[in-house]
Amino acid sequence: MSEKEQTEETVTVGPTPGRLKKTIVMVGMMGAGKTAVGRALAARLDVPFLDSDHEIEAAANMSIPEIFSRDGEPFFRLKERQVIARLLEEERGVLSTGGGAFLSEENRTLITEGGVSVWLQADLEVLWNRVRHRDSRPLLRTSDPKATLRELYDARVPFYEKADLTVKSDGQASIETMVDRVLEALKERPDVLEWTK
Ligand SMILES: Nc1ncnc2c1ncn2[C@@H]1O[C@H](COP(=O)(O)OP(=O)(O)O)[C@@H](O)[C@H]1O
Ligand SMILES: O=C(O)C1=C[C@@H](OP(=O)(O)O)[C@@H](O)[C@H](O)C1
Ligand SMILES: [Mg+2]
Repeated sequence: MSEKEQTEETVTVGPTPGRLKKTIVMVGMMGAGKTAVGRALAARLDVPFLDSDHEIEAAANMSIPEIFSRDGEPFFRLKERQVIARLLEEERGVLSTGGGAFLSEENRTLITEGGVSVWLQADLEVLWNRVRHRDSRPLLRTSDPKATLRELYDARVPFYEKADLTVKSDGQASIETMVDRVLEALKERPDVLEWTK
């Protein structure tokens, strides 16, 4: 058998992701990897990447901490809702939300109607290790940010559990491995993503 024939016989080419039919919406805690994994997933699928926080920052020409301190969290949540509604309507792709977005029933309804929600589930220690060195999350600007993260985690998990799909993010899985896991989970949803043999 020639080398070429051998290669063709031994390499199994599995199904590959094809056309995206609904926007994939990443939800979960700060540090879960919604932005990083969402961006890598969009690149893998060759579809637009959208991040609600980035859109809000660009529109306001201010950072998230600046918006929180100047206009307050309720204003940020209003902008977040408007941006999510607009992005879901305008374009199909991967949409990474901020950690608080999926708590709002209105947002959950918009997301469920316009896309598929994917909860990136990570343990508190993993989340903490990813956010502890960053000062970009105003909700963690407290005297005990780890305790605050734990409180947010406990209060929010019941909402994230409402997501359509759950993908576990442990401390070992790289961003590309997380993309593989999300794609694996999406095999259950041919209404979202078509696959080609
Ligand atoms: N699976 C992963 N492996 C390694 N680093 C990760 C992983 N997921 C996220 N990170 C890193 O953790 C930090 C927080 O991730 P980010 O995507 O901003 O989270 P989120 O948008 O959910 O708050 C970033 O520095 C990111 O590169
Ligand atoms: O958890 C939250 O309420 C928030 C998470 C942040 O986004 P990431 O989850 O992408 O860090 C950002 O939207 C804002 O700081 C509020
Ligand atoms: Mg993010």
